[in-house]
Amino acid sequence: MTSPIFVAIDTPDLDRARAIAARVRNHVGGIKLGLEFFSANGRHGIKEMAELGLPIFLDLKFHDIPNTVGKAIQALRPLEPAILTVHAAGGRAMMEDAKAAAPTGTKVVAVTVLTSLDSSDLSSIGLEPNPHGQVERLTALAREAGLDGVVCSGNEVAAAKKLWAGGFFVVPGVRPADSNSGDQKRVMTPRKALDSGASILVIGRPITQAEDPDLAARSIEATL
Ligand SMILES: O=c1ccn([C@@H]2O[C@H](COP(=O)(O)O)[C@@H](O)[C@H]2O)c(=O)[nH]1
Repeated sequence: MTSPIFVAIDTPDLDRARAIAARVRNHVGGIKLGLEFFSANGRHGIKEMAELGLPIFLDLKFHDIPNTVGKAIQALRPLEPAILTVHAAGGRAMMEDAKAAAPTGTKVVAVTVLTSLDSSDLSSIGLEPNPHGQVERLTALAREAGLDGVVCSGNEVAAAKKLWAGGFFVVPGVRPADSNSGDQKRVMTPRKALDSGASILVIGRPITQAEDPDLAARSIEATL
């Protein structure tokens, strides 16, 4: 069975990214590359990482006017990523244009509420303090816009799935029981996140910053 773990390789260093991916490749289902890696290495870096043969999740979290997001995604079409992210807060028209611009085989998923935000952060930006309400509202909007799924924390995934049984649910903020949360505020263990309805688990630092990333990935896999 393919592993539900996508390892988040957040580094500007292409050689380091390649080395980590090569070490963990047998225990993960794909590689997630985000802003840090893309800003340093661009499309060339993504192509290099794709050479490893694992699905690529391109997590650029687009959030702009519909025309700009559509054109940016069109420019990425040759990379054919397995998964691509936009912010649901960009609105329905932006999500529709994002989906229309993406390659047919690419899942476009919308970030609902970042896992680094808690109730007081939400209040501070003028949103209702309970993340559940915001996740549910944006999940319904992403579904209406024709996207493939959403990104939310393990705490909200069951509620989101109730609204969208056929959706694809990406869960970051995943931490093994003994692991440091770092800047993540809404966290859950890998096993519990899967049991709650995650389609895939995004796990970065608990694997990439471990002394032995291969052992860390294997140990997490063993809990699933
Ligand atoms: O709400 C979100 C959306 C995306 N992310 C990304 O996932 C990884 C998590 O890395 P860790 O080291 O496991 O914390 C990272 O690349 C984020 O950009 C997220 O954390 N939360």
